[in-house]
Amino acid sequence: MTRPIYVALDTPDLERAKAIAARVKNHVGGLKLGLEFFCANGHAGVREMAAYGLPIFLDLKLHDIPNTVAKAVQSLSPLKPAILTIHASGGRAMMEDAKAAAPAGTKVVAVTVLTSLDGTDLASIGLADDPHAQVVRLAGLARDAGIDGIVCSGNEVAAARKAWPGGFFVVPGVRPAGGDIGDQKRVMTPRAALDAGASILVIGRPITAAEDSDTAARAIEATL
Ligand SMILES: O=c1ccn([C@@H]2O[C@H](COP(=O)(O)O)[C@@H](O)[C@H]2O)c(=O)[nH]1
Repeated sequence: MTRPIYVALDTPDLERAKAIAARVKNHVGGLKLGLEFFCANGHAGVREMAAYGLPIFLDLKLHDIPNTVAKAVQSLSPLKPAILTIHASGGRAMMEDAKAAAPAGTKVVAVTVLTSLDGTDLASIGLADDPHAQVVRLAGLARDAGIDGIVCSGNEVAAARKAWPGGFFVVPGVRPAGGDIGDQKRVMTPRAALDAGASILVIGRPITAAEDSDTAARAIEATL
């Protein structure tokens, strides 16, 4: 069975990331390593985490001019991540060039609107104050650029999937019912996000900040 949960190992501490991975590896489908982990541990750290035998999701959210992003993707290629993120707001050419530079087997997915932002935040950066419309717009751009999918919240995934039935939909901002949302603003429960059309769920603190990450991962898995 393919497990839908990718655990976000947001720590600069390699030993801590390894300890959590060892605890939860039988209840998750993959390990997500982001900027906090990568800036501290680089390629060598990613290779150590790959030794757990789970797919690696490199969530580096690349966002720059097309040439720079393509060269960064080339530099990451030896790691052969299962999933790699870029930002959809970098534009179509950037997404096309990122996909062209990625190794076969790596899904390139584009972040649409960060799940930590709401309508007020979008308005403050000069966008229409409607995350839903912005996600659907960027999903269409990502689809047309030929990449593999997008990152969005559970609130938008059904509409985005309608616009792109064959897309791969990564959903963070996932919280068990009643869980602390922290800095996230657009959240959904794991079950509801899967029902809405998520391909995979990204879950960090509800597992990693729990007293026992293994028990927390099992409890979330039991709701799916
Ligand atoms: O829009 C986005 C894109 C990426 N993320 C990442 O997902 C995890 C979520 O962690 P939690 O502790 O479950 O909140 C984190 O690594 C983010 O960088 C996101 O939250 N929203």
